Amino acid sequence: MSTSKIEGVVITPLRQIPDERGKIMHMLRADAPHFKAFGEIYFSCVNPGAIKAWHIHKEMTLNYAVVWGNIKFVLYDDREGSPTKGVLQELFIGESNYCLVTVPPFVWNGFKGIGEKMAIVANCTDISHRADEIDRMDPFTQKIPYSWDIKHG
Ligand SMILES: Cc1cn([C@H]2C[C@H](O)[C@@H](COP(=O)(O)OP(=O)(O)O[C@H]3O[C@H](C)C(=O)[C@H](O)[C@H]3O)O2)c(=O)[nH]c1=O
Repeated sequence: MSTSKIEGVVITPLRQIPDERGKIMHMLRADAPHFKAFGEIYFSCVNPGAIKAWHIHKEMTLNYAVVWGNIKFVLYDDREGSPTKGVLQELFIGESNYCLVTVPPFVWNGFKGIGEKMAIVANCTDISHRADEIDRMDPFTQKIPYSWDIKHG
């Protein structure tokens, strides 16, 4: 079953199939309902505590699966006319919660490595990487009401 909070963001649990040799980790199939097209797959590696944010893609749909380690993945909807404009969505994904997160264009997003090892974020996209279709903001900008700090409680 898939879930979403920000309009257009789809979270699809992914299967892991372990056996004594290791495991298979599913990611994305051409017959999945959220598959659009194949453009490129790349891997963004993030160290524990490092923040890679904020960015939006103006054309690319992202398909993130964290195949090693864990991240805090945060999304912010600032799209004019969106029914979820102003909504922040915080996800903890990776080995502890193995899933695919599909992010449509124009949703701000970023992530922080958590835990004690580098996390590997696979991004299987519908277009090839192009720097000119990405906008970026500082992770600590006041324009997005979010603190990256760990929340003790
Ligand atoms: C993705 C990519 C990057 N680069 C160059 C551009 C920069 O000089 C350097 C680091 O790129 P960037 O700062 O964009 O890396 P991340 O912050 O890990 O972000 C990348 O991976 C996350 C998951 C995103 O979704 C971003 O859209 C994607 O840009 O690699 C390339 O030359 N080709 C590429 O395909």
